[in-house]
Amino acid sequence: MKKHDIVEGVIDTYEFPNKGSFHMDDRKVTVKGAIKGQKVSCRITKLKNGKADGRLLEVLEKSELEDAQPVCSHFGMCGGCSYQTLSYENQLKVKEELVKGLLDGVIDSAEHPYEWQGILASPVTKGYRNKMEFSFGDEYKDGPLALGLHKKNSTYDIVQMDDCYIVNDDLNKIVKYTVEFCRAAGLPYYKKMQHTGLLRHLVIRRSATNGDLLVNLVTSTQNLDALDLDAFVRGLLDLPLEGKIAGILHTENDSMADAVISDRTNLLYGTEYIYETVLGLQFKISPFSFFQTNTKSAERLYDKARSYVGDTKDAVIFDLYSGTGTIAQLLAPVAKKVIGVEIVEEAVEAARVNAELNGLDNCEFIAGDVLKVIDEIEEKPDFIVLDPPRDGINPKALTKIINYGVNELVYISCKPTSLARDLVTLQENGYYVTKACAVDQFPGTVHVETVVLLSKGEIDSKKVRVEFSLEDMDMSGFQKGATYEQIKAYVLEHTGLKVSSLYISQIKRKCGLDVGQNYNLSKKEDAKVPKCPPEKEAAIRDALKYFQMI
Ligand SMILES: C[S@@+](CC[C@H](N)C(=O)[O-])C[C@H]1O[C@@H](n2cnc3c(N)ncnc32)[C@H](O)[C@@H]1O
Repeated sequence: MKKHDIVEGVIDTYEFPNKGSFHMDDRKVTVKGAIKGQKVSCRITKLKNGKADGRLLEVLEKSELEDAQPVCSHFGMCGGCSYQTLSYENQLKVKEELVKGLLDGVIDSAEHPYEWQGILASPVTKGYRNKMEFSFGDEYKDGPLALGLHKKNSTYDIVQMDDCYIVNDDLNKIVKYTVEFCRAAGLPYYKKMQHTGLLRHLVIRRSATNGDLLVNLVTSTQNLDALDLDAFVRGLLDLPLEGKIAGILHTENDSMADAVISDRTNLLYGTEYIYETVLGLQFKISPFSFFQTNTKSAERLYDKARSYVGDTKDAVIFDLYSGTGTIAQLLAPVAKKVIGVEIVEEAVEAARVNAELNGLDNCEFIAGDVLKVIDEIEEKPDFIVLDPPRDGINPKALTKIINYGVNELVYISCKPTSLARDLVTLQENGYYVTKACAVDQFPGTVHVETVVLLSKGEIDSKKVRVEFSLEDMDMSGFQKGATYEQIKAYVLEHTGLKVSSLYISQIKRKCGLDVGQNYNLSKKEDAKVPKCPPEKEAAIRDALKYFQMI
């Protein structure tokens, strides 16, 4: 097998979020976007140590999981909803299998059996997103101007979104109007490599509660005078929409990063927020605050989390990574006090307003990084809810969270691989999973949420099995940096490679880190010690960097 070869195979293994693989010539060929059971052809883009990456060219034979017709005209082109050829039932089946498989990979269920509670379906599968960020770009290499989502496997080309299936039709109409307005005015899009041009993103939020819309046009400030914002607003307000436009904003963003960032945001019309009702409570949502994107399914997620929290009448609860304070406020009526910590100031402001709106006087919201704020809060929690961003919890913050020593924790995660990594640390520190379930917030796509209840419980001394001898152990893992299990989980998550403790200790030693004296040394003088291959060495070094050990 050589680079650029076109090869075929049947996908037999599947990794979260959307990679399938097959074996050929003793190599594992990984293909992004391939579904288990599909026969695919792909072009080899990378070859490395017994592995290969392939770029999906064609699905030659469908998987038996693919029992549905795509519902969106952009399917195949758009990088968004790759599960559209699966019936919703099969989507749930695949997601449940993936999440359960990942959890079972890190939970010692023989020692600590846990209750797997299956997957909760989304009550809505069409038009469910309450927020979408559309990008401006070229539809093809030389235009025309397009506004939509990135084409599959493309960083630059945009699929013109006229009928995205997972947003309400009002959003499609606003997108169509905006691109026509910008084309007619001859406005250039912002080229992220050259840092020239004007149009960057269009962010639309829509309340699932009352259909109100918040439209935010994001541009650079280059030749801004060419953009007639008054005319843009007038045209928007004339659109025949089902819902009402509550606010129109213009955000100026000259940053190099390809993300929706605000240097300055001007309100052009109406208000700068919309409202959602979740499980009977009202939430004011501002343009840059995090809010779960599928409101109806979020109710199921929060309800499940609330049931895991259980009886908290006299408890102080910490809601870490609290966004606009939804979880904190849903728990406040059954707690003594709830403290939310969130890094986005605007979201914290909104959380405070929301608590007042909901008549809750036992909620406190603190703006800042969990890692730092934890050192400053005087109160101690009786219970902690964690809902971190996709990459999970910073290892140092996790150590501080563990040091609180609460008996129970609920961990909500939108990326099961980072959850699995953090579970390793939690388990090493005496927590074990008692209940878990998946919640589908994103029908049609590969994404899925997971809710886990962890308990410290009383350690039953009879259950502690000592299966190692100290001579074989590197004790440095307990004193500084990540443990071997954390490094293994990190490497597995980021590269798919399994690395042994032996290899980790070899690389730690190479990096000048302390490893136990006897570790790796065979008792037989002539014994051959396997040497860590370069690919695994690179992966271990990355992990050591991530855990700030080198
Ligand atoms: C998955 S969201 C959860 C929000 C909230 N629990 C909810 O359900 O709406 C994660 C939140 O963590 C915040 N965040 C990210 N890094 C953070 C950090 N280091 N410290 C505090 N908050 C952080 C993000 O801004 C985001 O609001």
